[in-house]
Amino acid sequence: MSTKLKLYLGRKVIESLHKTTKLSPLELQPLIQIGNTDKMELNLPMNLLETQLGVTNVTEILKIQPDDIIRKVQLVRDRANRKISFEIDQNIFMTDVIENGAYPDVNFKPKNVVVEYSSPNVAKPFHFGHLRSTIIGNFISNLNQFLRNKVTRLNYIGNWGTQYGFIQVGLEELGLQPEDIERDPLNSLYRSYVHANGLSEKNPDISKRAKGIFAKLEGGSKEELDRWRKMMGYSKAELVSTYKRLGIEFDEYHYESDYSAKDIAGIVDVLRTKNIIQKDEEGRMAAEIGNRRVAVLKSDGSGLYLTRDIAAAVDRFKRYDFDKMLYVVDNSQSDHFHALRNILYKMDLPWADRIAHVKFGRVKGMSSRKGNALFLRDILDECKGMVLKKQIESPTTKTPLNDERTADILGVSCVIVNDLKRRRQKDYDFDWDKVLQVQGDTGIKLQYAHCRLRNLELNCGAAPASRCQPALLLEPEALLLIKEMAKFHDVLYVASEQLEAYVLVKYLFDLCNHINKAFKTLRVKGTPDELASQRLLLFNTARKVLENGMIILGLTPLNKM
Ligand SMILES: NC(=[NH2+])NCCC[C@H](N)C(=O)O
Repeated sequence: MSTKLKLYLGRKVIESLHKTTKLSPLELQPLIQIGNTDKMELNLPMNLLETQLGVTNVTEILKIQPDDIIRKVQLVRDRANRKISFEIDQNIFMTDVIENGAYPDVNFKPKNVVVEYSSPNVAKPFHFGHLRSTIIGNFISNLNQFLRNKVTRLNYIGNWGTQYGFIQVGLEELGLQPEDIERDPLNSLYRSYVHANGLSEKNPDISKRAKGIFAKLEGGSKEELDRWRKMMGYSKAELVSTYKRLGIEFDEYHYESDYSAKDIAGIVDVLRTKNIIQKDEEGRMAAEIGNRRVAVLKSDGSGLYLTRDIAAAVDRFKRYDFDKMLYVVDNSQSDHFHALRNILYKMDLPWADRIAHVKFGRVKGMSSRKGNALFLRDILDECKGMVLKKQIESPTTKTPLNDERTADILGVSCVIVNDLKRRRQKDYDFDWDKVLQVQGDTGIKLQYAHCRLRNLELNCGAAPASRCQPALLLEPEALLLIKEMAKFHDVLYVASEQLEAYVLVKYLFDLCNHINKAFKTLRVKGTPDELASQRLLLFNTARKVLENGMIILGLTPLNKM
């Protein structure tokens, strides 16, 4: 269902209120939802009318006269909720869904949204929390893009702190040359870090050396910085190519090292002047957040993770002038982002309430045969290997899958769907058997349905009609499928309000069930041309809704498997 009909209704409702509300039809329109009955109806829930419009008396709305589009207006009670139901002319409803339902609506108030996600640390494993951040952040970005907001996808790489002195020492001790690092950057940095740490357990000089190197780096030593930048370049190249396998591209890579001593000095000045930080008993400068003391400067005057985040937020607002900035980071950093927001408030930055921490739960039980140092690349290889091993059978050819690219995409699809199918705050256990189930609600199910529809389009010998003829699509399976497709935009609206993907995932599974039922009864092959082309048009829209939904989730829809 497109906005057109909803907008029409919105206008009618606002007119009926005789200018007693300041809301515009545009703002009202997202509140209008597809009804859950067999009828072609749109509903306006009373609780939303009350909370969003301040309207408690609906007598005037109920007086809206039926016309060619709105057939009947009445107040209905659905369990505890009351709604105003608008019955829509069936032909108009069907035509609107089939001809416009798969495409994004016009957005009259596009927002400028920055989404920071993934944000791994070089020299530390890319753990499952980073993978979840990558998947969820990509979904949120795709969704906003589909809703026609302006999106900046930002990856903020952790590459700063004393541990980076250890990497340098490790590199020296292992005798690794720039070429070695270039060949296998993330792994070399990680190995060096682990090596130096091991050495430091027996030899305290190692720690001293590491600290010395980091102090030089932080002090702005050109030689150290150049070396460090070079290594970051290699690491970024590896990250970019690995993200590509996931179908992910970032607009920006920022580094914690972008916000070192010089940059945070200005921030610290503001914090001091506004008396937001005071010296604590350990000599650190700390802010009071609730009943906690949170350090912003170490006793030696160097900055911390939080300090760099304050500087980064200020810098990002300057660069992007965002309406919203989302940090997609696991639950364990709640206190950190709470402190960040609190301090930005105290700094009297008017945009402090535009930042939000999008948190998510933990994953247990993801183990790799390669041991516990997991990198994104290893996780993806593991997915692909599992798909190939499982010999997932294709619905069309019934031959075991042995195409590597398809296996890669299928594996990734399964991991993404498995992650996005539940509320993001939930912890969950990772279980390969469940992730890759052929029967069941997995990425494979969505890919199957998509391939099936593509296959029909390409091989049935007919072409879809360009205009819908509702009279030819009156079978119950067709009507149910149309009603299901009509919900697409409602679902996207809820998903973006709650920043929850599971509503979309669940919807796509339901949609697939309706598609499969319609597929069985509404034959295309061997059907008279006119009917065949109408059915094909119906399936064509269904495929586009599914395809767009899958793309928003971050899947690459397959045409064949
Ligand atoms: N702006 C931020 N602090 N983003 C989150 C960064 C996550 C950090 N690199 C980590 O892995 O723990």
